Amino acid sequence: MCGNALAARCVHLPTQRNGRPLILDKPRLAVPPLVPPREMSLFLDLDGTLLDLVDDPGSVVADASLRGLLTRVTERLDGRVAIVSGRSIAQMDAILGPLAHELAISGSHGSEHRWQGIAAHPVRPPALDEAHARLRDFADAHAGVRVEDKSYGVALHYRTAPTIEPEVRTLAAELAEALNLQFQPGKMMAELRLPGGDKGKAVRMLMGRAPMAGTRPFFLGDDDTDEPGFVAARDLGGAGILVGSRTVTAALYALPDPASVHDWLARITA
Ligand SMILES: O=P(O)(O)OC[C@H]1O[C@H](O[C@H]2O[C@H](CO)[C@@H](O)[C@H](O)[C@H]2O)[C@H](O)[C@@H](O)[C@@H]1O
Repeated sequence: MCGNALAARCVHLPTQRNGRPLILDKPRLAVPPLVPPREMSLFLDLDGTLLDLVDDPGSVVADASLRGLLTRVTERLDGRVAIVSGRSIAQMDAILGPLAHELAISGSHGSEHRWQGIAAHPVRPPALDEAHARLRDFADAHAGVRVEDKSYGVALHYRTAPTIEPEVRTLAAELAEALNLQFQPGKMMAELRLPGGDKGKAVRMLMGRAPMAGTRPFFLGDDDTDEPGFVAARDLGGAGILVGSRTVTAALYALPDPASVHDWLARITA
């Protein structure tokens, strides 16, 4: 039945095949509409959304073209642009350069924030040091596994050793339980992080303040950690825009990849 709040994604599809329920492996989401810039605020995830995923998370840098695009979008939206990432703010400063100080920045999965000269940084849990040591031991014993140390988290990456995923996830879940940290699964990575923050909370906080208050939030992201951002955007009159495909998502629209995100952003500035 079409006619609810999710009508934008409602299409009439067959629900049975050979008398059995048909399970679709991908949601069929529409391309996002072009909302008048004066009505919108933008919340942008970094890895997998603005930037293509690569093997080494430490090698990621926004090139001049992306920095220029983000500058133009920010001008067009009178400053209503935030980067909301699982990266730490320190990492985003390195990836984005001076531009990071012109944008609203929410890092570490909604745990730390910086905007208009005001910064909010929680206390780093000492348990992260123990988590780091345990993950480092694991990485040293398994080829192709990398450790990423962040302000409020530590992650194991296995993009070049994908068959090790079950072992990594089991270890991360056990350590999270033992050390009172949050297990954050990601794409080819598992992270232990400061509990409590999420990207939805970041969206709600920023949308409560000028200049974003009173506009419609649109959140672009590709990963588990972006789902609370999609929910918050939808609740506040905007929408989540999934980058790529997922079986279950709160996003109402989709774009296939970072290149199409860049094209969509460029159309906003036109
Ligand atoms: O919230 P995001 O901005 O999407 O950050 C999520 C995580 O992204 C990074 O990991 C991912 O990108 C890496 C570089 O392309 C890739 O190697 C890895 O497989 C991906 O999971 C980042 O390293 C993490 O800290 C972020 O939490």
